[in-house]
Amino acid sequence: MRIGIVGYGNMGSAFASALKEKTQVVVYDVDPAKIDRARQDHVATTESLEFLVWNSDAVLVAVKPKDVPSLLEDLKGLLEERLLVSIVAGLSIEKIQRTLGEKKVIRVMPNVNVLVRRGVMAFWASPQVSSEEKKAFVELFSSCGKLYEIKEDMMDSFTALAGSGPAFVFKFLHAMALSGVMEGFPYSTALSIVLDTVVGSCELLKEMGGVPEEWVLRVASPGGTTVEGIKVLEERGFVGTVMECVRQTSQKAKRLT
Ligand SMILES: NC(=O)C1=CN([C@@H]2O[C@H](COP(=O)(O)OP(=O)(O)OC[C@H]3O[C@@H](n4cnc5c(N)ncnc54)[C@H](O)[C@@H]3O)[C@@H](O)[C@H]2O)C=CC1
Ligand SMILES: O=C(O)[C@@H]1CCC=N1
Repeated sequence: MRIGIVGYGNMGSAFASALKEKTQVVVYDVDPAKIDRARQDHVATTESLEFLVWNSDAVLVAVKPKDVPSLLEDLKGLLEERLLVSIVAGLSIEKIQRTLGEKKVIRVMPNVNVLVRRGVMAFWASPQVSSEEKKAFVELFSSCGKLYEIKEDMMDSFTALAGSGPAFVFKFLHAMALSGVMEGFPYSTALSIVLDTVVGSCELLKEMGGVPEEWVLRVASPGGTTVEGIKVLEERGFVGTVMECVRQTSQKAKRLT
């Protein structure tokens, strides 16, 4: 499955870097600076959308939601039997097909961790996509990380949890690292301590199983240090704040396009 990527920004470049190890990839971007960057990254480029489509089996749309309507108009008539893979947040298959007609579309919600082949992605395919095409898509995109097949009506929720999720994790990491600075560590040391602690905690949970709250109790010794910190998180509504953060993010996805 040869891939043509439209948009060489954060996500287009992440997919290009992962997919070019597995298949032929060509990218197109309206911004000449992005084309230059792709060339520096040793990614094949084109300055023609037509050329990109004609030399691809699947076209990956990686532009911002605001740029989608005009791009879909440009793709109309070019796509023929090719697959359109959209990673655009909030953009339903129905909306895409309203412009393109009943084309083969796979809607994907990835996250930025694709950059290190540890992406978390959900997908949903339109009925026009054959099982062979779906299989080929899954095989290829699995090289970018983990794929979940979910119903399209859960896509906005997945966007909030996994698509935007890394930003929330980065905010938490920053907060922890700053706390380390307050305690007297240089920022880089504090961040390194926090990263190792977070990665180790995730690995522990994955390997040993159970739910996070069980492990909170294993860390918090009776009358010890941890429970003092937990009390502050509870008093300040940490859990509720995170839940509201994900809820509002998910709702925004519904209003995006
Ligand atoms: N950034 C993220 O972590 C995630 C982004 N997404 C989705 O991915 C899409 C892209 O996001 P980013 O990569 O962050 O955006 P970005 O702004 O970094 O990149 C978009 C690129 O598209 C180019 N572009 C705009 N119109 C074009 C056109 N007509 N033809 C060719 N290129 C065009 C721009 O020049 C730019 O380089 C968005 O729709 C977003 O919802 C999904 C999951 C995660
Ligand atoms: O912030 C956004 O709209 C995109 C979608 C998920 C992550 N970034």
